[in-house]
Amino acid sequence: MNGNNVFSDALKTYRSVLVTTIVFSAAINALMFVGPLYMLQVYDRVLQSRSEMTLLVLTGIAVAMLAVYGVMEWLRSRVLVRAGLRFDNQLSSPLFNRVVTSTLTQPASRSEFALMDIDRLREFFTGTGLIALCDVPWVPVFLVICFVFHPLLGWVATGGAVIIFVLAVLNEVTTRKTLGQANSHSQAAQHFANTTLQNVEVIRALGMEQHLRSRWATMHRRMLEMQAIASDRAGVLLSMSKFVRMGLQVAILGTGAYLALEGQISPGMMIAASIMMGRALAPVDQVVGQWKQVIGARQAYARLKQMFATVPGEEQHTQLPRPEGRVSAEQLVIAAPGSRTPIVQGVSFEIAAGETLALVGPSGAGKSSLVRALVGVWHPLAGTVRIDGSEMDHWNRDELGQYLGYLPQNVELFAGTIAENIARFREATSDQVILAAQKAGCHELIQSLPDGYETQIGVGGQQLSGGQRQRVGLARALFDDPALVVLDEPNANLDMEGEDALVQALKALKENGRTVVFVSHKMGLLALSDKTLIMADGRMRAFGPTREVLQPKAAPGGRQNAAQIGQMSA
Ligand SMILES: Nc1ncnc2c1ncn2[C@@H]1O[C@H](COP(=O)(O)OP(=O)(O)OP(=O)(O)O)[C@@H](O)[C@H]1O
Repeated sequence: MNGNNVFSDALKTYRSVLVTTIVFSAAINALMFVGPLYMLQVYDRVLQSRSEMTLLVLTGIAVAMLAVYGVMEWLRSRVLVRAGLRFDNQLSSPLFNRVVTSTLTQPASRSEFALMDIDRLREFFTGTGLIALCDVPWVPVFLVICFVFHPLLGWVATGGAVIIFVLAVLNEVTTRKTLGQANSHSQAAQHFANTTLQNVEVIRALGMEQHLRSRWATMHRRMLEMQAIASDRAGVLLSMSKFVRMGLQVAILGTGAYLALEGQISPGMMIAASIMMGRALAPVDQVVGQWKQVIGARQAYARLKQMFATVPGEEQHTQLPRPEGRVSAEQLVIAAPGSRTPIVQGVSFEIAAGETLALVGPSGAGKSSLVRALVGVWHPLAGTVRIDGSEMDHWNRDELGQYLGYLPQNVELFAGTIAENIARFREATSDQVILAAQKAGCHELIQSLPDGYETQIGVGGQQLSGGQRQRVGLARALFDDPALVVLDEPNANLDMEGEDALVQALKALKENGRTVVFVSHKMGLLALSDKTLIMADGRMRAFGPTREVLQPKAAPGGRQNAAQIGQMSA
């Protein structure tokens, strides 16, 4: 679905809620007349007539109406909270999908903050910010009542409201830009800290802390400077508005008393006018107080709108059957996300279902980049990758993921148990998880850990050794019997036992007719491949049956190929 539609649909659902809120706000504001009317009656009627019965009746009516007022307030906030949750429900999954896409395609975009934006917008919708805005249209009504009591009272109240409003606008104008900059510096500092802290061991071992800290501190300081400037300006205006607010109370009571002395209004009107002005100023005051939230919500709205407009959502294609595992690449040109400079160029090959392809070549040749394009995490600049003849883009990502096994060079396990990691965080039975571990030859290894399959790993969990991670990563790749398995240097950290397990796993995959693509220089693994593709300087140097490509005598250029692969180990 079009991204903009998802966002505007969610806003549309909210619009009906907004109408309900406005209606509720109208009723609530109408009920706010209860207080001043009661005062008016008590001062001008009860005290004059000295009738206790009248007082009782008036009090009874006022209490009943105030109870209705309380229920209305409660209902309004309930409606808003429910609507906020619905809004969140509607947007959070499509947004998460876009954040993943955006992080993949524009790694520098810091799009993870969009997830917070949705919270900010929801908080505005469900909090006092929106309610204050809905109360604003009632300000003139309260002011008109003040005019009805006496024009002078009306002018005092209107003057106060205007001054407070002007102060609020000044506050917005003088702090908007600075607060925006502060926010941007804050995000940059947080992003820097998050990414830096992932490598704490290197930081400590290489004594990099001081330099990284000062880099972070510079970003943090910039944010603080901006915030301080904004807070200074806002502080002056806020104190001025508090002074004006309190001064107005004195002014309206003073004016009321003067008019009462002159006999132009009753004492009840004096008190009622003071309450009316309080009601008129309350929403203005609240909007001033909530201004930061209002601005935050507006910025969050703009960022989310931009995100939904520019980052495409996952298109749903016709469901394709489980692939057999045929893989082909045609004239692939691959660049890193966000870059137009090709890392890999002119790669074309095809492997049949059940074949094993070895990718070899010196460091930086582009093997991992090619692998990323083969599993669809990098979108090629030109050319196509096909699985069973269907272009990568024609598969639904989550569906294709079920048929793929991928072990990246940096294994990338997630916070959770070993079992959850192997099962890719899907619902799975213990048997399925154990079967994958057995296929990867790491069942015994996992059982020897303190909590076995329930061992917590990843962020905050037990840290596994490089070899253990790689073997658990292999089990994850083999989970649920994928049709195509892509392994990027699967033996990089393995000991003899781990390598044996890997060889056994590859043999079993071959026997079961699964397609395998792996990157490795180890002769032991290369011997298992049917075909070999040699890469150098981002280009395909040779492709064909392994024996022909790697055999110096069998293939013209074979000796040269062996040299291009670089140092091979037994
Ligand atoms: N995320 C990235 N952003 C920008 N450039 C990248 C990225 N990843 C890799 N490259 C560049 O692409 C080129 C090929 O890298 P790649 O990792 O594909 O090579 P490789 O053959 O797998 O190397 P190795 O055997 O050392 O893993 C390198 O020059 C590298 O700098």
